[in-house]
Amino acid sequence: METVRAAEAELMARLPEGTLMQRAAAGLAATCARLLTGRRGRVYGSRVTVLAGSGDNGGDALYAGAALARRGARVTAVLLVPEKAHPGGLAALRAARGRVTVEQEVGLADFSRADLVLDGIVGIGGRGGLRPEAQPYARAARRGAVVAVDLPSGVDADTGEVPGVALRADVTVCFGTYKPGLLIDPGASYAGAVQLVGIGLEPPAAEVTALQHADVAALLPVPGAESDKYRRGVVGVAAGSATYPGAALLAVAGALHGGAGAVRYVGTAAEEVVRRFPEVLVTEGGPAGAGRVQAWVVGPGGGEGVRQALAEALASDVPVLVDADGLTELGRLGPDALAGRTAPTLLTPHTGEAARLLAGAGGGTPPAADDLAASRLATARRLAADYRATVLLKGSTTVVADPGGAVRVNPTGTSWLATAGSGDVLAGLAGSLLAAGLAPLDAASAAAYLHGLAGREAAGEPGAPTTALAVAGALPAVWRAVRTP
Ligand SMILES: NC(=O)C1=CN([C@@H]2O[C@H](COP(=O)(O)OP(=O)(O)OC[C@H]3O[C@@H](n4cnc5c(N)ncnc54)[C@H](OP(=O)(O)O)[C@@H]3O)[C@@H](O)[C@H]2O)[C@@H](O)CC1
Ligand SMILES: [K+]
Repeated sequence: METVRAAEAELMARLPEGTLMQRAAAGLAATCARLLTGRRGRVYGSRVTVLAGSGDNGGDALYAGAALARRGARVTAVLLVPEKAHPGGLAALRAARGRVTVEQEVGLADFSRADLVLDGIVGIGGRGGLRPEAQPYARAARRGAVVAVDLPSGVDADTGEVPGVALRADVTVCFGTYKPGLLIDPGASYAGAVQLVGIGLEPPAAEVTALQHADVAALLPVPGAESDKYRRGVVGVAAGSATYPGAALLAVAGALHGGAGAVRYVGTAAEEVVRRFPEVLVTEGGPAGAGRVQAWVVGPGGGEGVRQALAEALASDVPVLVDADGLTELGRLGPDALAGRTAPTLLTPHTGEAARLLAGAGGGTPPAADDLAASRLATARRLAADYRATVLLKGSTTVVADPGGAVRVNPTGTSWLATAGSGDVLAGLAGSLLAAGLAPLDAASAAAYLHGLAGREAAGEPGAPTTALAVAGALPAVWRAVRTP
């Protein structure tokens, strides 16, 4: 957010005072008017409550409230810190015949009755969760829609963390740029539908980005006329066991749909794999004795040989993706196990595995997985720095962090993907993209993107429970959809 604040300051210095706030408030009021018209047929006569905190976020909300009052809405502003309410916004609201209250009981009653609430308690200047005077609003019942101004109050703009309670919004109108906190859970789950209002800011180079269809289409490998299967890359999969061949089958299914020219399987589930997928090359023994591959996937379905397979794969000079039981083993070894690597390593933990990796990096007891889920951005960044590896942290928002600092959040997830074996498909898919030559950040974020879309496709609309194999089966369709302009 520092970069956003700096960009705002630079732009404000060139514009007449208040210009950006007027643009922001006008965009906000327009969205509110549309929502009220949709719900009640008109703005006139509707009840609007403005929750105004002590900064410019409250100023935006008060000016937007004034605009709605001029169109006949019955607007009440609740001042949470009366002595610090934005003077210009307050004057505008009063001039438009809006009501103002500093009584919290009156405020809460108004809040519960309103057709629409504007949450201008705090925006990107907020620190450390909602303060006591604002907390009752996060818990109170309401019948109307809540529109968050720039950011749901209580969500950390930089990380999506929610220290304490936050005000859940139906719509968030954000100004100038998407704040990371709107894209990463738990913050993202408080934001509702996010609308961007341009205020003339030149977006700074963002620290956290999300890919869209066109970005992914540009990354996906497309075979040229000259490409034979070896030029397109061979991905090696060391996964599963004779007792548990399922993970091997799912990782191979993901890999077959990931753009590599061929899939080589090593491990004790070889018989099952070939029966199901006759096109797969299989080798006895571990990665060291297998033929040449351009990337290894190690760990899904672990099995007896995971320790040896991981050691052999890490000793190779090609990119290695470590998943599942491979991560547990890596957590035991700690970051030193990657120190001698000459090619990139991609780690794909869920939060439980992330906890074991962090314990391996720092010694001591593993942190609680729930705590890591609440701070996904920080967790992914810390793992990437500790292991000097690219990290894809799976979960309600998948976050990919590069050791160089770049972070991508995946916008395509669906909760239907939380199904057994879905991670095995993702590992195979990402490994296949690595073998096809994508950099680890690109391979991981493109794989998460396609996997999320495939999950949605497999679950259907409205969603229904689906299976990991169906997710793998949906990959060709979403690959085509992404490549369709
Ligand atoms: N800059 C621009 O060009 C534009 C900015 N725009 C808008 O301005 C917003 C940023 O405004 P901002 O910088 O005034 O900060 P803001 O988010 O209102 O809060 C700071 C105040 O809140 C307080 N406070 C802190 N933590 C808190 C907490 N947890 N809970 C409660 N209160 C807390 C803190 O008070 P203090 O700590 O001093 O008591 C401080 O006074 C931005 O999000 C966007 O909406 C748009 O108009 C477009 C142009
Ligand atoms: K807000």
